[in-house]
Amino acid sequence: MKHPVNWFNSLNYACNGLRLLCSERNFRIHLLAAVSVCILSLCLHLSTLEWAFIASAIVLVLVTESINTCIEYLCDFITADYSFAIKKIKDIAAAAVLLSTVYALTLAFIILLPKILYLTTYNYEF
Ligand SMILES: Nc1ncnc2c1ncn2[C@@H]1O[C@H](COP(=O)(O)OP(=O)(O)OP(=O)(O)O)[C@@H](O)[C@H]1O
Repeated sequence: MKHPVNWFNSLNYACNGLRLLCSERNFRIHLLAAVSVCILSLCLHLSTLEWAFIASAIVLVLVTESINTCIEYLCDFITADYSFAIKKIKDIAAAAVLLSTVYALTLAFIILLPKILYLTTYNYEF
């Protein structure tokens, strides 16, 4: 069994990782978008299932952005010189962020947009 002190150390390292991520511009942009979507979703009174989809999309984007940042750091640690292998690795990591962002935008169009259109068309209050 793992010693509780080790568990607290691991948690502390993970929290430090979160602090490092929050100092990254791209991560902060994704975080701001996530908070905005959560506020909008609260206003739109989503169902439990709709919340589950929106929350999973938000987490997916933040996790892929975290892994992308980690890969960028690793690549920059390996070499500062131009390398075709590094270009491939970084571009593929960036593609993972793009894919998760497209998934999140698709869900936003399917779940949030119809509710916004309904409310604006019928002039209902939030
Ligand atoms: N050492 C390298 N060798 C070859 N291509 C590189 C190298 N470093 C970066 N690139 C290219 O430049 C692109 C941008 O890399 P960079 O590390 O600046 O990430 P970024 O997407 O701008 O992220 P951030 O804004 O967080 O810095 C990469 O996707 C890759 O195509």
